[in-house]
Amino acid sequence: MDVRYSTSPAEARGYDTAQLRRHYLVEDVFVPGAVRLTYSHEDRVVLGGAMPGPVPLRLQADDALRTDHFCERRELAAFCVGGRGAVTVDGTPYTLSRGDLLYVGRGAAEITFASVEGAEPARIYLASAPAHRALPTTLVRGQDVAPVDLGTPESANARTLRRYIDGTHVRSCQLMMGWTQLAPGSVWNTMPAHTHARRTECYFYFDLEPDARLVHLLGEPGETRHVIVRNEQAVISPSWSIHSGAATGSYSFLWFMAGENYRFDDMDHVAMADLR
Ligand SMILES: O=C(O)C(=O)C[C@H](O)C(=O)CO
Ligand SMILES: [Zn+2]
Repeated sequence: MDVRYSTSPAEARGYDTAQLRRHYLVEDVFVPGAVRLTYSHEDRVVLGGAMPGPVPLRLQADDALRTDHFCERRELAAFCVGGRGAVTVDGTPYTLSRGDLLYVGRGAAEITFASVEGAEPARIYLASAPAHRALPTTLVRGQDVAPVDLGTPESANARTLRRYIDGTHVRSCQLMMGWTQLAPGSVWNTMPAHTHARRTECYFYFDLEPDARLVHLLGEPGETRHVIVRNEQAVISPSWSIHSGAATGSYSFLWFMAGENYRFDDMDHVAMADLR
C-alpha cells in the first residue's frame, strides 16, 4: 500500500511539480492482475483499483491498517469503471457492469474480485473510509441513480452528476460517492470551485482519450497549483483544497468524500474573484 501523509496549506505553497504529484496524484490505479491501494492520512481514506485477470484477487488488510481484514473497521465502495466484474463478499457474489457500485459495510471479512469469463477484464475502482458501525452491503445499479444536470455548454461545463452514496440509495457512515460525466464539448468540472473544510475529497478521472490530458486545480483558493492528469488517475484533495479541472477532451470522474458532516451541499463556495 502506498502511504501518503497529510499536508498543510503552508507546505503545499512551496511544492514543486514532483512534490505536488507525489503528495496528491495517484498514477497507477489499474495494474493488470493486481489490487493497487493508496492510504492517505487525510481522513484516513484508501483509494485504488482492482483489475483481476483469470485468477480472483483478494482484498488484503495490509500492514498500514494492522487489522485482520480490510473491512474490519472500515467501509468500502467498489465501482465498475469497465468490463464485467464479480465482487464476492463473505461468499455472496455480486456481478457489476460499468456504472454499478457495491457498498460493503464494516465487518466483511473475505472480499474478492474476479472478471466475468468471456467479458473484457473488469476495472473496479475502490474507495474506503473508517466506519463506526456495520451497515448492510448494498448493490446500486447505475440505471437506478437519478441524473442531475449541471452547468451550461456556453460555460463549457455542462455535466451530469449521479450521487450513488449520499444516504439515499445506500446508508454509509462517512463515504459519499458519485459519478460526474461531462457533456460532449464541455471540459470544465467543479468551476466555480469550492472547498469543504469538513471533508477530504478524491477524484478519479477516466474515459479520457490516451493522448488527452486534464489540468486538475488544487490548493487554497488564493494559492492554486495544478497537476497534469491522464486517463485513469486519481487526485487527493485535502479539506482546505479546491478540486476542479479542465481537459483537452471529454471525460468522466468519480468523486468520493469522507470526514465530518454528511451533507453533499455543505460546500464552502469560492467566488471567482477570490481565485488566484
Ligand atoms: O461536477 C461537479 O461539480 C462535481 O462532481 C462536484 C463534486 O461532486 C464535489 O466536489 C462534491 O463536493
Ligand atoms: Zn467537493
